Amino acid sequence: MSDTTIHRGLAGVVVDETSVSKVDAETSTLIYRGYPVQDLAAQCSFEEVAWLLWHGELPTQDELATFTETERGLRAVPDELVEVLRGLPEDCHPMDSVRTAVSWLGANDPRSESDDPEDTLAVSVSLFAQLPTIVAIEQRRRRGQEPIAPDPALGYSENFLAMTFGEAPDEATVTAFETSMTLYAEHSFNASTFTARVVTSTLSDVYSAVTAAIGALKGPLHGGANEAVMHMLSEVGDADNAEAWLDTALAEKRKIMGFGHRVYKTGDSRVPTMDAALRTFAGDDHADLLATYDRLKDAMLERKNIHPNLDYPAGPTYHLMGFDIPMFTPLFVMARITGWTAHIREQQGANALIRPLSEYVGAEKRELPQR
Ligand SMILES: CC(=O)SCCNC(=O)CCNC(=O)[C@H](O)C(C)(C)COP(=O)(O)OP(=O)(O)OC[C@H]1O[C@@H](n2cnc3c(N)ncnc32)[C@H](O)[C@@H]1OP(=O)(O)O
Ligand SMILES: O=C([O-])CC(=O)C(=O)O
Repeated sequence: MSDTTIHRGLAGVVVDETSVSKVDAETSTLIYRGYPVQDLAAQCSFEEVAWLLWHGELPTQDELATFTETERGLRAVPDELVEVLRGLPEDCHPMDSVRTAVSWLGANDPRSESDDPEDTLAVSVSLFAQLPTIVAIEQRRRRGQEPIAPDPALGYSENFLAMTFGEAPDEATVTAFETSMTLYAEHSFNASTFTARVVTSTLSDVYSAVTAAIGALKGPLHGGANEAVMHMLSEVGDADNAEAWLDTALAEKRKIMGFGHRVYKTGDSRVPTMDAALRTFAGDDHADLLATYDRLKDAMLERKNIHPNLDYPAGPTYHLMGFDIPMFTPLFVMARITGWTAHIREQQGANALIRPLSEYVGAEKRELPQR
């Protein structure tokens, strides 16, 4: 019997330094490059947040103007990619489509072979600009609708929502959507970001790292939870069912989606801001959904003392905006591309191959049977 300490799931293990963001479990706070995420959500556009994550400082007016122009010019995706997406099975998960699209873009981008940090940044900006187009195409494909070309006259969120739903979004939708993008943008060494850093640590390319990160985000213990929350709220139905539904689910040892967190144990720093955005966006029109949402949250706190995470308010917000449930995690991808690529750049700048050890518990060394 070995006395090696096993850190299953790397729980509690500090594997590297980062200056991108700090998740503070003690105070339930989150800062991006020093700025509280709530302040960024209230005062900055998502384009500014993306710049901040990549560069470490907020953009000047001139930098923002140049960046905005660049981003607007990069939104279109090649017709060949649209054909690739059209050729995918109608019922495949949109995360599979987004993962395939990023991989296809990598195969077609000569910058994949470059180790120049400027090329990494340029690829990051391209992916930031193209992912909304890909996600909008995918949402429309699911509904049998043709793609809508990006509009360079519109800002990031307005353009995305117009490409998805075919009409100019109202201000309330844009505000709530931008809030979700900023809150989802970055969260230190979460599973998908760590995946991106592992791939980068082998000196592989940005597209490979992002493709792998999308795979990690898809799972319901991570980004896939925002979809699972909405399925769960539909399953619960009426608010009066919440307690009984929860008791049965807990008795069956089910994980309650949108609750709990590996780092935060007394509440996710981002929930109050997203919860407020949900309530403002819902207004008085969706009292039934909010009642179920509140009753389940209260019951979970009472029964298990487990708090909701960001996916809990984000799921119903995306539902009320009109997205199909399987599109929720691709929306998370659009936001987290900023954090992933900031970490990929940081890993490239101070690389060490990520390769932990394991404790062997298999059969002792033995002879092959006689043949
Ligand atoms: C943006 C994001 O990725 S945020 C996370 C999104 N994921 C989810 O919402 C999925 C549901 N939540 C979970 O599965 C977990 O809370 C995780 C995976 C997020 C964190 O898991 P861990 O840090 O490994 O916590 P762990 O699973 O050890 O939980 C500790 C205890 O709380 C319980 N617990 C934690 N979360 C939940 C939950 N959502 N439902 C029911 N029980 C839970 C565990 O069963 C465990 O109980 P036990 O000690 O009796 O076995
Ligand atoms: O930090 C985590 O483990 C998961 C999470 O909340 C995120 O990635 O936003």
